[in-house]
Amino acid sequence: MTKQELFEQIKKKESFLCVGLDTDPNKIPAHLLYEEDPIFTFNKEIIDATADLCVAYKPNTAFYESLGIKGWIALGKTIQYIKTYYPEQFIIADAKRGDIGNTSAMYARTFLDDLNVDAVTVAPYMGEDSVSPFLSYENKWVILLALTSNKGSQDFQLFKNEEGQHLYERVLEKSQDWGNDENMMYVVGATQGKSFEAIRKYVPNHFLLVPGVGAQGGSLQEVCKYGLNTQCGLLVNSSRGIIYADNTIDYAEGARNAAKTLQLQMAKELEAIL
Ligand SMILES: O=c1ccn([C@@H]2O[C@H](COP(=O)(O)O)[C@@H](O)[C@H]2O)c(=O)[nH]1
Repeated sequence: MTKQELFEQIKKKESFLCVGLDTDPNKIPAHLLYEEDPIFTFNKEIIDATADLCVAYKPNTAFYESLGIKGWIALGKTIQYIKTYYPEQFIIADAKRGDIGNTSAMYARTFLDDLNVDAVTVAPYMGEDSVSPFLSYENKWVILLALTSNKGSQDFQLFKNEEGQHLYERVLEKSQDWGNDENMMYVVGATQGKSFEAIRKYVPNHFLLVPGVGAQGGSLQEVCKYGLNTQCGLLVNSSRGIIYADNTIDYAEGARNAAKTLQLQMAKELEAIL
């Protein structure tokens, strides 16, 4: 999917919501455990209930990989389901990969060719040759970790060099030699509030994938105040806050209500740029 196509979806749906499919067998309603593939059944219901309110889905691959072969099958079926019934959706494999070049090439093939998602999250720590294999796929995206939502982001990402530049700022700056705003996005946590102002100085036109609203307490309003650009430039993710909003038999309706609440707030924020 191109940047313009993503922006068209955002305008059409008045939403820049990404629903996180972090599906944990210990958290889904108990009656589903009798299904042949409980994870896929859960995801399918969540997707059907939210697809008109969001522009992206982000399965975090850890939740699937931890289940072995059954998890990979559920992940593959989930991606295929979205692509078949909701082809307008942007699909992100949140896998946080990155290794020496030939290994990264295999990760890239796994996610961007075999699973055929639109984007994969990549850790920048190993540098250019670990990221570039992911950039060789047409109309696909790398989403590079920049300033993450967790407390540990302070350990390395906020380290300052002698010129006073944070390590995450160096990531934003240097990675622009590798890709551009048509094939690269950055992860910035919603919990990082005002830092979006500094980030936009480095990457005014790039899309940012923003996890951390909902369960992690980040503020959508603050993210929008400092992070919105003329083409929206934000995909805001919520996982637990949506998919586990209700753990009864009515879980899909609960997820829809939680997604609708965020979508309405997003529609308001978009008024400033549309
Ligand atoms: O900085 C980061 C990078 C990735 N994540 C991932 O996003 C979701 C957030 O889930 P919630 O339930 O909405 O908190 C999850 O998959 C994380 O691994 C992040 O939170 N922060």
